[in-house]
Amino acid sequence: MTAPQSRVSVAELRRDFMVGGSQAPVFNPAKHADSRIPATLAIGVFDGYHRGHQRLLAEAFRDARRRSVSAIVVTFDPDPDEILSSIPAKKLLGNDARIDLLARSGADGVACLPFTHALATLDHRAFFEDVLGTALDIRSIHVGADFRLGRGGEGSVSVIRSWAQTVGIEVVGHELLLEDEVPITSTRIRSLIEAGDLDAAARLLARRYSIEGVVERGRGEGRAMGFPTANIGQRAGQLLPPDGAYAGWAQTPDGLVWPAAINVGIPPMFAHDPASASLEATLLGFSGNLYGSSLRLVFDTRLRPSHAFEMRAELIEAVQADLASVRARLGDDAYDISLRGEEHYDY
Ligand SMILES: Cc1cc2nc3c(=O)[nH]c(=O)nc-3n(C[C@H](O)[C@H](O)[C@H](O)COP(=O)(O)O)c2cc1C
Ligand SMILES: Nc1ncnc2c1ncn2[C@@H]1O[C@H](COP(=O)(O)OP(=O)(O)OP(=O)(O)O)[C@@H](O)[C@H]1O
Repeated sequence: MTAPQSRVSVAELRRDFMVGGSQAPVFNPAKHADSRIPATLAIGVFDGYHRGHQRLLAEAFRDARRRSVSAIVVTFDPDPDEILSSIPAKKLLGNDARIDLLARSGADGVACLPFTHALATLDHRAFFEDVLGTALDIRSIHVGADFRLGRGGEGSVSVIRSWAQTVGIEVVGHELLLEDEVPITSTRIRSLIEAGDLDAAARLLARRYSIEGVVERGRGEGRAMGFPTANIGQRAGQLLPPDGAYAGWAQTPDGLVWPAAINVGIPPMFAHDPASASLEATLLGFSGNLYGSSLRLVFDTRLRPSHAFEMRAELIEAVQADLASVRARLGDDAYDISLRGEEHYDY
């Protein structure tokens, strides 16, 4: 028995088949309806944009150059896991940050498909021919060897390849990049961060783990205790390392990067207060108003677990010791990221 054909409206999908992210080279298929763009594709969610992802994209871009066609990253917003799983995983990157990183990866364009139940019902052939194929003249497809696409995950690399051969498209299923003989995957990096192994996570990501959020008002007590804290609003589903005090950096919107003591987890001493934040940082040497600003917190080292102090004086003493550790490890000077020629996310 053949499965019923999807009722998804391809025209509807195509209208939105587009890109997110602030600096994305916008690829809008509607503009190319009459002349399909010759393209090499790399397909996936790419949560984390880890070293395995970076290698896959580099291979796809090389292939695109060799063929003199456009290199298009095909991804989804939201992450399909958000729609298909009853308990979605916490994510390393928000959708916008993920798409923004892909847009700056060196691709000629990011085709960001709105992921819906309708899209999930398509099989691989309908996905390539009726959705992507309306705008792209696909010459080759790059995915990891474990990749699966389409209704019920039926489209493995070999299944996609048998269809592709009939229409002259090359499918490359790359062996997964390994670290310590184990594949680098988003799932593995999530587990490392949840276990507090930030150094191992950084090795697989090729950068330190960081979280961006907008500074919100807290209880306003930190300043009175001698350590003003910027409380960071949380995006739902953001993965946090274990509760505790961390040494790290905070990047302010002006491009300055400040050594910072970061607290993760609702402070046990003030757990009863709904205004308590689960992510906050004291920036060394910073003075000024950060409310409403977007701040990126970069995790370096875990200093200690959170503690339910009985007395405020004990809390103050502990935080002062954390600040001294940060100073000893990272210094107390802010630096200008643009002067170091570093990318926004590289620390
Ligand atoms: C580096 C650092 C470590 C912290 N450690 C603890 C802790 O171990 N236990 C705790 O109850 N609160 C801890 N806090 C949270 C403080 O209780 C909180 O920042 C303070 O009450 C100010 O909160 P407010 O910004 O909402 O006014 C820590 C804060 C920082 C910045
Ligand atoms: N280590 C790797 N080396 C090469 N390609 C990879 C690697 N990990 C993933 N890929 C490929 O990159 C694309 C995007 O990966 P995707 O986000 O779907 O999965 P993932 O990194 O394996 O994460 P998860 O643990 O959530 O499965 C897919 O084509 C996938 O097969």
